[in-house]
Amino acid sequence: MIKEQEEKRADSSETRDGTVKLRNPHIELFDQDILYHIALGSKSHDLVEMFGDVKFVCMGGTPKRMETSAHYIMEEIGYKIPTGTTLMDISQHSYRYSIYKVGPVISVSHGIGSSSIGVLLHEMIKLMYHAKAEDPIFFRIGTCGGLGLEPGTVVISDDAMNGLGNHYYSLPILGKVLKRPVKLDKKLVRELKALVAQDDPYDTTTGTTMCAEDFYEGQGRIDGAFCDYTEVEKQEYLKSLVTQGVKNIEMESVPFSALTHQAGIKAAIVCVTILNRLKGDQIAVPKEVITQYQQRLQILATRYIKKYLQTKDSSCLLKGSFAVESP
Ligand SMILES: O=P(O)(O)O[C@@H]1C[C@H](O)[C@@H](CO)O1
Ligand SMILES: O=c1cc[nH]c(=O)[nH]1
Repeated sequence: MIKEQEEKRADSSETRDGTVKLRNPHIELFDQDILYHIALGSKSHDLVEMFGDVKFVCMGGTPKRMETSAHYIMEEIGYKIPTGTTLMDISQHSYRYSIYKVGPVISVSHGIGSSSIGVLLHEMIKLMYHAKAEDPIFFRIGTCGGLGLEPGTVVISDDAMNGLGNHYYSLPILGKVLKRPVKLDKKLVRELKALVAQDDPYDTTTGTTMCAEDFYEGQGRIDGAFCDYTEVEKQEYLKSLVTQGVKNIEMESVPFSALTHQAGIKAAIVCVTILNRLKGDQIAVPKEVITQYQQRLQILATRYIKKYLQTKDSSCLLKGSFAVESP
């Protein structure tokens, strides 16, 4: 089944002209496609005008991280918004996800877990399709638990697997389980790794990321409301993950890498470890430290974005953002 899907995907990729192709024949037949959870629509908004210039979609769990990230990118790429205005959350009326846009970069929050990021991915992929954006690259920048890594280490995922060790995203559809293969762009992983600076005061590594369906029992924690295993069993499990090449555990890598691959979109996952799971479960690190750790993700993603923009005619790329008057 996975092989069949791969062949189908490869066939439709052959006709690619850079714009995102939807593998859904129904959408074209709709009068308007309502992107409900991001409060946008293909008729109610001029999506080509608003998002046609997008080259990067950066996703991360929280609205605050993605707002901060948008400001950081704005500063770094030298993007200007009119004095007295501030970046606006484009999907504020959805009360679900937050979207910021700075020139060719979208910064969007995805919430926690597979179903939350899954819904957003459907709508972001459709947004890129309606906008006729060319070759957009998706990044997930997130936090994670590390396995044997110093907290604050940056992990670039070169593979992802679920809690059963499967390298596919399974979803019950019409009463049957559909499995979509996980695939991350190896070249993009190498390019990101090449952007690590000698003097970065923290380590950056690559490896497999385990995607759990839950933060507590699903990640083998003993600090949830329930726990039916011992600390020894937990340690055995975590060590078995290490032997499989797993460097970190989070909650979105499998749907993210499977659905972007299914859409023919180049994508990468960069996460920062906020604790070493071999040493404990509780997140005791202060919020300010976590904020500093998260900056490491913005730094790496922005290095890539800047490098990309330098190789293109950035004057035509630095077209639009959405800003409102500062309060
Ligand atoms: O991007 P974030 O920091 O939200 O990623 C991880 C995985 C879950 O979404 C969440 C659990 O605390 O953090
Ligand atoms: O341990 C952790 C830390 C952050 N996010 C996770 O999903 N797990």
